[in-house]
Amino acid sequence: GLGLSSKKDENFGEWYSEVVVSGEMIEYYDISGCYILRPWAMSIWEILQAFFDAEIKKMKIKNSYFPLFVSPGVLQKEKDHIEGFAPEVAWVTKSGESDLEVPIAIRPTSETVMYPYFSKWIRGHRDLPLRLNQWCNVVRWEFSNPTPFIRSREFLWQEGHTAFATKEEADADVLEILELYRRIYEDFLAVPVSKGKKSELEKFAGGLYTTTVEAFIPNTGRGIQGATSHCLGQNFATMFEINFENEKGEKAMVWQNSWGFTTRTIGVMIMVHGDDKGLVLPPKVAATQVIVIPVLYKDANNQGIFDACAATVKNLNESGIRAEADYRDNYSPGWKYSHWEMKGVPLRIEIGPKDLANNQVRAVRRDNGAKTDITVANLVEQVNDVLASIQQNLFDVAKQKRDACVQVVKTWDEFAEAVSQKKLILAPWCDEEDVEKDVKARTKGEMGAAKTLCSPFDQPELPEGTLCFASGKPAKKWTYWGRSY
Ligand SMILES: O=C1CCCN[C@@H]1CCCn1cnc2cc(F)c(Cl)cc2c1=O
Ligand SMILES: [Mg+2]
Repeated sequence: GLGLSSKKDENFGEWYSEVVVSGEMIEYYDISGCYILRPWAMSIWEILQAFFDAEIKKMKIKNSYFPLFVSPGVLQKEKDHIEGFAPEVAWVTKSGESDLEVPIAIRPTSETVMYPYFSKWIRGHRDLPLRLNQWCNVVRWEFSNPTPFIRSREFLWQEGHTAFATKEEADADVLEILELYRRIYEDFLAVPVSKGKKSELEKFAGGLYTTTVEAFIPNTGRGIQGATSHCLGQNFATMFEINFENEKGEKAMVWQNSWGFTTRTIGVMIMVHGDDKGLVLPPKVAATQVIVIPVLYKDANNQGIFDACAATVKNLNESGIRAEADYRDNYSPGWKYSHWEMKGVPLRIEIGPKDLANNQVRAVRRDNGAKTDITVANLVEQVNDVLASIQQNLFDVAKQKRDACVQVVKTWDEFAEAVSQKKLILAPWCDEEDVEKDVKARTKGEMGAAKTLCSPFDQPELPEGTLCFASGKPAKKWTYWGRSY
């Protein structure tokens, strides 16, 4: 098909909506905020799922499946848990022609679904730790602008729910999972993220503290929450009476965590790496890492070229590289080049008469367009090297772009200037909630309210006497601020 009609740096929103469809990841659906995930997207989810599932199995976390439906009683168990969320709960009110006696909610998250049973299953300390995960969909009937992968009314995720005898175990579990989320973004999706803690205002209100991996979209100058790992403390244990008899025979409440990542990961990857020719997929998450294109000539040895293509695909697949050939005879090589560039396949291999004669193939990188001739004898080794180089290069370029957006500020004026320039702002803050609310209020306006994104675990040095950029009070920590999704 034809190329994209919008340019990423000129009209990002249009570019994104177009590239997810032209790259055959998304099909728009007739219900607003809902999208069809086509195989080209689903294959990425499956790769991330396989990695994460294997890792949590190493941690002895077990998969389970809880019902989609939530009875109103448990969902509304505790007001401040669902405070503010109520408008986005979807309800089933009918079956067939008849109204349900009592409307049933569709899970927006499963704490209230699971925890009555945690209470039933956890009796003594030998029942701990209890660590369950589920891979499922959730529904949140949000009204802010729906965006494929980034904000949809239904999305796929995993949600982990763990219970421990001590806070120390819960604290460790929170960070162990957060590290897996960092690996998903940095090692698989080649997207740099900042690990940190959410502020009291931005955290999950039902929990004790929230840790997060924060990404940043340079084109829009907006931060985005990549995944979250919450320590729930004993809040839900209190609500749902989840207690156990400890080793001293005393009744004690469990310490809990809940953590999740979603199909939003795919949207972040697209936004960070995509370009005006289409998607750019990091090899680690590409269902097809190498596409082999036969370049035929009217009077050439075309059978020889087809055989070379087949041998190349076979050779690569046998060494664990995901390779396909595009033999369609109703499309020209040029059309195929554009098509597979649009789909973001990391490496293209062209085989024409000259390549055949020289017993080599022509490799073309999707990330930087570099072309290299590879001798057939070194094919597997060199393709592996190029794929690794593409993976690393995508991360390095994304990190350099993200770091270029970071602006360290010390005063309100510097902060306001940085917000208007859509920067990722690192500022010393007194960590007071009223000040955070005040900053949000003062920055409301055409440039979009700035909020805290996270306080990075990796804190720069905070010299004695440094003052908060907003309140002038003694600063307690460096915090990332910015506009966000
Ligand atoms: O973020 C995660 C990771 C995976 C498990 N859950 C937690 C907390 C989810 C917060 N949250 C987020 N959104 C919600 C929307 C709702 F409609 C209701 Cl009723 C509740 C919530 C809500 O509790
Ligand atoms: Mg929400």
